[in-house]
Amino acid sequence: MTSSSDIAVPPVVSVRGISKTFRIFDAPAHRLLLPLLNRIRRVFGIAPRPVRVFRALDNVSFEIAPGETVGIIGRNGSGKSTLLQILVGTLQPNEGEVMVKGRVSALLELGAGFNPEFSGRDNAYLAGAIIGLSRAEMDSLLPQIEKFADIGEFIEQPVKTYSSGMYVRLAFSVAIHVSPDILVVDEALAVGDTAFQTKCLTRIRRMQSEGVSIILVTHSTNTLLEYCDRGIYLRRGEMVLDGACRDVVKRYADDLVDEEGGAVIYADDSITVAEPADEDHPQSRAIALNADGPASEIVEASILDSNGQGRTTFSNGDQIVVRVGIRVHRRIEAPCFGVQIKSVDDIALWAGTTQNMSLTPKALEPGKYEFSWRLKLDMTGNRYVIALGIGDIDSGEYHRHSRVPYAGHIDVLPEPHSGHGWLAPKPQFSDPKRLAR
Ligand SMILES: Nc1ncnc2c1ncn2[C@@H]1O[C@H](COP(=O)(O)OP(=O)(O)OP(=O)(O)O)[C@@H](O)[C@H]1O
Repeated sequence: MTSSSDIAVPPVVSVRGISKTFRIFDAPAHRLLLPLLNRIRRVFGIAPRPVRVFRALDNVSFEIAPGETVGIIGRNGSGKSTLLQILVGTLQPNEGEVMVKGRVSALLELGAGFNPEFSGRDNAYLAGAIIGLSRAEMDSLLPQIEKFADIGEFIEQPVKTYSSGMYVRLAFSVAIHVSPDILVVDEALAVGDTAFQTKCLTRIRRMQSEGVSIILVTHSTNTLLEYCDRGIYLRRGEMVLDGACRDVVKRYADDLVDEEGGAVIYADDSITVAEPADEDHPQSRAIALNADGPASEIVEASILDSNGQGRTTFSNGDQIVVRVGIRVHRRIEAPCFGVQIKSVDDIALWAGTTQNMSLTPKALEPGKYEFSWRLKLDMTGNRYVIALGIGDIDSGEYHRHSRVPYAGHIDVLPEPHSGHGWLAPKPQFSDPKRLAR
């Protein structure tokens, strides 16, 4: 584990050895009843029923320097929101110390912060008051807040009538306009539409240049790489790594693929994934059949190079072959096959189906089949996940039979000077020409 103890200037955030536990009850009523029941048990000399405790954060320590942007990444339930709530003071840790210096404004998950009965405008005033701004200061900020949020007349309506996107627009707008020293942004941004997300990220850039310290929770490795000076990776409440974004992303991606590539992982309705089917081809996976399964199923997938060799590492421009085994249980008149390339954090980067490629695969009788997709890589150095699907077309509509969200992954080697992100558009630049006027 690396640490940030080499920060020379005094930190604006210092977290030392914090842990947070939650008591877990089988039903909400037990929260009230269990203490009562245990008191009665004690009266009768019966040992009290133990309360189960869940450790959401375990001995987490880090510091954030003024002007630094730190990204916190981790899978669902890894403790990111709990950590943010401790930083903004809405939760207290059971152990450890937290020091936060300066004005903190936070855009936490939906539901936190605003009073649902108050109008958007009143909530903005309330948020201003909480952070220490006077009514007069808020009066002068409100036009900018309303303009950035761009929710029109809804600003007069109770926020309980807002869509989640409108809520986030207002919450973000308030958070950035109250001149924070530290801006805390939970992944709530993901709720907004793309145009609004872009606007927020542009604003975050501006705040970075103004020296605001920013803590950004994200599932997107790309956001981490692009916007953060440092990354913190949480896994099941523990801090796995605090260090350079590249290292954090690599570690997170490795774990994600290890965990996803394990025995049974898919939330998908009908599919379970077994151990690799072919020892020589670690990418090859056998997919267990469901007893009352659909008309067809993907039962095996492997990723090969253009010579038919199982491989995981490729260079940009290479061709990959995704070999797919399917089992057809009932005749399919008009089968449709799909393939998708995703980032490791499950963002769909490209998807193609035989239908949208205007291909018409022939009808399939029950039996076992094998086919392949051949794809030319045109992307930056990164890890990518391949997903597969099969279904049929009936009256122009696609009906899914089965889907494999993780059929394997590939690593595309980074190329020098290729920029970062996912696309590799081979940009060319022409020097600025001075204009006459
Ligand atoms: N009030 C609570 N009572 C019991 N358990 C809780 C409570 N709040 C959080 N947890 C548990 O603590 C763990 C961490 O939750 P947290 O919301 O911090 O995770 P997260 O990393 O933000 O997840 P996500 O990416 O899904 O938002 C989860 O297992 C969650 O169920």
